[in-house]
Amino acid sequence: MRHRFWETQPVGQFKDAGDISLSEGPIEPPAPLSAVKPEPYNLPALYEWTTCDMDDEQTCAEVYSLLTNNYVEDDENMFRFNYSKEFLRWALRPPGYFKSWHIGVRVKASKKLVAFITGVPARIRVRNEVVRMAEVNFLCVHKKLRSKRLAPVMIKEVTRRVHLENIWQAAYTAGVVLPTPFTTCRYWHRSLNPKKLIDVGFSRLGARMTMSRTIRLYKLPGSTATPGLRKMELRDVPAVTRLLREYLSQYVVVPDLDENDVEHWLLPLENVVESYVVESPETHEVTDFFSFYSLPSSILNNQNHSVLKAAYSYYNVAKKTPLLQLMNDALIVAKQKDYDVFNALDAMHNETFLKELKFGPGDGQLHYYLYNYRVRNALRPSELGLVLL
Ligand SMILES: CCCCCCCCCCCCCC(=O)CSCCNC(=O)CCNC(=O)[C@H](O)C(C)(C)COP(=O)(O)OP(=O)(O)OC[C@H]1O[C@@H](n2cnc3c(N)ncnc32)[C@H](O)[C@@H]1OP(=O)(O)O
Ligand SMILES: CCOC(=O)c1cnc2ccc(OC)cc2c1SCCC#N
Repeated sequence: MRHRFWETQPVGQFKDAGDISLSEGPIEPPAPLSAVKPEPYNLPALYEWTTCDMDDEQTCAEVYSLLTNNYVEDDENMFRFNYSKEFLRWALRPPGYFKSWHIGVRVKASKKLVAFITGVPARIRVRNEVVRMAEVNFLCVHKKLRSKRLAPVMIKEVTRRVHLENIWQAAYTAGVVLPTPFTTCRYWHRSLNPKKLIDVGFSRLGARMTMSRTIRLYKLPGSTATPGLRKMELRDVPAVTRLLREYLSQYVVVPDLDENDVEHWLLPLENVVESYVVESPETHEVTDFFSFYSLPSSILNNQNHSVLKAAYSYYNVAKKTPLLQLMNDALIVAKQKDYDVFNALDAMHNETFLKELKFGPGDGQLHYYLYNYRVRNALRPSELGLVLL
């Protein structure tokens, strides 16, 4: 398959697969800032660049609306991600973020927002190297403007703006195969509301299974089991940071998170991110935590339901509590908060609880990529410690 754009980019190329002479690390060296194109790339005549100020209510609403109607759908067009405005503000304004990396394209005449792409700064460790990167996400071209080669222009423009901040690497995921994934994860789904998942056509009644039997199969206790489990608070940030950094040290590609990052990414935000810690009733030390983020989806073409409430496993550290028990408590909390499904990737140690907690494998794969950084040998999902939103 030809990749006319990606073959021009500093990414692992399919033709180089298996070439053991190529070493791990940057593919191209940094350039002097004077060498970075100072003006934006050319757009087709009818369109103009715009920087999207997510603090501005109207702009945030325009971004929300573009994504709600034009962002990622599953292969059967059953669902479309429906990131909320609060979620987008959270995802796009971490410590040290650049407004200039929140890039939109408008129709000059109408000012309608028709395309979007974002970057946020992150420190990513690849084996023993901590690299400043951009995490690129929310690439979206309006359905009416597809297959016009707009995406490569969006990608080159965000690359240019990232280069202007003297950052030369990026991390991103996609459901499509591009040159070249450094690992590929599978989504797993744990039904919390099996009747709704069957009503929308995602799940089917198993053979020799009635609806009531199916509901019983996925039933969860009304309350959690772990003593000392409570919502995470600001005062827990130092302990959670220590726990998370120690836990992530075993993986090959992970975020290098300090207390500022943990405060942003893990402090609970209603309907955005939920984090719970285990505070030992005896010693009052924080020994474990779990977290999940809230990413609803529009249910397309269904009479009875319009929104799927989905929780996505984020970062979990089980040090004193068995991971199985900790994650079962996460399911119980998600069910208490009326989520329909709890999703998790087979990354980190997740595969040790997925089957036991009645997750089923999805048919969607998530490919992970680095830009301008070669990873010598592709990783197993269990070597990956990075969750992108
Ligand atoms: C140092 C800093 C570096 C920063 C930048 C790092 C890199 C960041 C990279 C971005 C990471 C984003 C991560 C992210 O947001 C998470 S993945 C979600 C991407 N968004 C969606 O799927 C939303 C619905 N789809 C669309 O809006 C359009 O289909 C898009 C815009 C996806 C493509 O628009 P289109 O109208 O359908 O297509 P053309 O304009 O005609 O362009 C065709 C070219 O685009 C390549 N393509 C297609 N999908 C892609 C994808 N998901 N990543 C990268 N490339 C993708 C494709 O291979 C082809 O190139 P090739 O001919 O070489 O094969
Ligand atoms: C019920 C299980 O499926 C999903 O939760 C879901 C929801 N919305 C989507 C929107 C776009 C989409 O495009 C790939 C997939 C979904 C999926 S499955 C993959 C995500 C997970 N877990």
